[in-house]
Amino acid sequence: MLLGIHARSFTACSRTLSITPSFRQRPLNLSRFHTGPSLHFRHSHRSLSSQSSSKDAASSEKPSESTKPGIISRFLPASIQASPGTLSSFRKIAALARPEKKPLLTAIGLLFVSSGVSMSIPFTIGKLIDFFSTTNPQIPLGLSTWQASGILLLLFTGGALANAGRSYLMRMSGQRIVARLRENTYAAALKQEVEFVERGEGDVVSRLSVDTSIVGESVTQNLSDGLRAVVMSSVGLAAMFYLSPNLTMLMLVIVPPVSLGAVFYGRYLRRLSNKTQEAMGEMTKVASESLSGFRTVQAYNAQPQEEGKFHERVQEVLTLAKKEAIASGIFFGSTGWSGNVTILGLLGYGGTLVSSGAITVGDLTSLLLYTVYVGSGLQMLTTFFTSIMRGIGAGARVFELLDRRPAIPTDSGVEIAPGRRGPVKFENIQFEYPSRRGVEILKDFSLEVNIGESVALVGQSGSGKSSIQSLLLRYYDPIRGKVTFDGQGLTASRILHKASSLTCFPDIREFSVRSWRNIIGIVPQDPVLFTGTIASNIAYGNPNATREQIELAARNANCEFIFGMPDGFDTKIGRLSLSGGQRQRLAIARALLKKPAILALDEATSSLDATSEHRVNDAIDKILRDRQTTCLIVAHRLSTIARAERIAVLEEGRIVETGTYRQLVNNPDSRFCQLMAAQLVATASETKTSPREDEEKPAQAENNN
Ligand SMILES: Nc1ncnc2c1ncn2[C@@H]1O[C@H](COP(=O)(O)OP(=O)(O)OP(=O)(O)O)[C@@H](O)[C@H]1O
Repeated sequence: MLLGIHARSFTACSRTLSITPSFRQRPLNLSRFHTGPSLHFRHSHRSLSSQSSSKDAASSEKPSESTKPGIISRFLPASIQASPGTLSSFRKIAALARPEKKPLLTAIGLLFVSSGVSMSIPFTIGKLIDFFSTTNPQIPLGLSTWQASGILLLLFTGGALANAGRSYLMRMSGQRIVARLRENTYAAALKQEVEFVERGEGDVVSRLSVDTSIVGESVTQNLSDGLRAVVMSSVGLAAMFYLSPNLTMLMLVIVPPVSLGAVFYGRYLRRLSNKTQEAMGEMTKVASESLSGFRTVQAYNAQPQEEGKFHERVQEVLTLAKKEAIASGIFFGSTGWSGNVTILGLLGYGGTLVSSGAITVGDLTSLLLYTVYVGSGLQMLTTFFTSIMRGIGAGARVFELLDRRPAIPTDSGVEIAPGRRGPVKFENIQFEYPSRRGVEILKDFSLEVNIGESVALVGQSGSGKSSIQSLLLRYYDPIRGKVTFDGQGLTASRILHKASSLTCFPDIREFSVRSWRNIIGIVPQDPVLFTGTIASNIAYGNPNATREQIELAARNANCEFIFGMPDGFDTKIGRLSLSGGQRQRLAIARALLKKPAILALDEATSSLDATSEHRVNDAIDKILRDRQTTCLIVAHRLSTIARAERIAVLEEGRIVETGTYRQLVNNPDSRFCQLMAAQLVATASETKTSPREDEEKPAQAENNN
């Protein structure tokens, strides 16, 4: 009776206080997951420039000897040439290889052995040709044919074993470096503030997957290839000079212009391949967006539309790939042609030298083979430099994340012992989201919630209710004002206020975020489940909880549905395998298991069926009646609002009214009544639903109070 007409109308309108879950749980940005190698130049530029510390900036003013553009920078895009960040990234990559010093040095030793053996092959072939083409063949050291063959076989077997050992050691070192780097990068990503990860600024997934393997490859595989290329080119050239200085000089006249052409072609190809990678990134973005919203795509039969969008992107990739194919055709055709011309030139001139008796046929053959070795060695060197640069670019992105100091560090600050209780106070808070500077979400917001008290925050959608909970959890910090917590004899308050006689409470920024969040339980609007069992989901963040504790929490949260499942608490669930109401109750159990001092509950806006809603409300009711937990509830349903001890009405980021449910409801001019009435009008125009059984609930709630 007390509620009179309001109770009926409010209950009806409570069902429609629907709130858009705007930015709450954003999916990770996977669009750049498939960024290929070349793309990293683009990223590296961004990250290197943003990474430039003051130290780097200082050094960039005065270029040192080591930062002058050298051979390496010739292969770099102009945008990152001679960047001090490149050097620091290079140093960090080198430091990564330090723990692998022993296997890497062994691998390098084995590389020299195997390269030495393979470099002796042209020489051996030449000698064999001469051996078989002369009438009186002589084997050095007076060895028999069998002995010489045996030694050669042993040599080649040794070379092959060394090569196998090198390959294994390099690969494993690379994998260990990548594994370490991935774990450290992931740990660094998890320490970042919510904004950084949710906005996809960190592009964490692509750094973890693609960039780390590029870095690992560049310190192992590329290093190995590069060393082999150096050995092949230098030993090959020395052997050529030894065999015939004249012919070698001729080759040196032809090869440099060809190499220059190759460098230009290579650069053009790389630019094209950058664009292709960008187009591929866009293509992946389209696909991942529609796949992550797959239910909506299906519900709206939007498959043809999505196919069309994807087709456009695929065509862009195809057009670029065509240009790349033409360019690489010309590139490989012309380098092949010049290679053949070089060989022909060498053969022509070499043939005259053979006929004049200046060199033997075997020597000419060896020389031609060494030319091929030197050519491919030089080509490998070009690839080596580009790969190293790619590794440095990827490294810069990984190190940027590794070295990033989170805006809200989780580990520093005063520890709060578990179980501490105390009032929470929001004092003159002004708040803007970092991504929307200039848009004030909370303006001079003040609210105190006492120990064991429950306060329901009500207000129109977008009025800032959830933002208040985000501040409580320190997902963000306010621009002005503070959130305080009096943890009854907290070390912090003693340390902080020993010097002054002020009795102000400690700012939650003084506490270690980890320990602060430890005393808070959250029940979000749309709770997230993780792949695993029901028990592991309830015990999320609480791995030491016993089965009894888990079951008790589930019972207190009215999760009786678990007991009806075939495997009970061991039932395997995925992200979406429970209903909305079940997920909310599971989230309540998860929060209760923590025995939180503060409970932040964001009520589901989506309508639950009457039974589910009743079970959820009943679970909430138990917590509120217990009066052990300080509750800050973002409430939409009147049945929940009525259960809270105090109601705070929020308008445009400010509290415009507070009071008990009775006080507010008994004053027809209250903002609360206006808000509820407005919601009722909206409900009436949107839905023409008949009164439901749950309209009786506020009255029940009143009785409970
Ligand atoms: N991560 C974010 N980045 C930028 N703006 C945000 C973010 N989250 C929320 N906002 C904006 O802040 C304002 C307040 O949002 P908030 O979610 O706190 O409102 P609310 O009262 O909880 O709304 P609802 O009842 O619909 O959940 C809205 O204008 C919203 O667009």
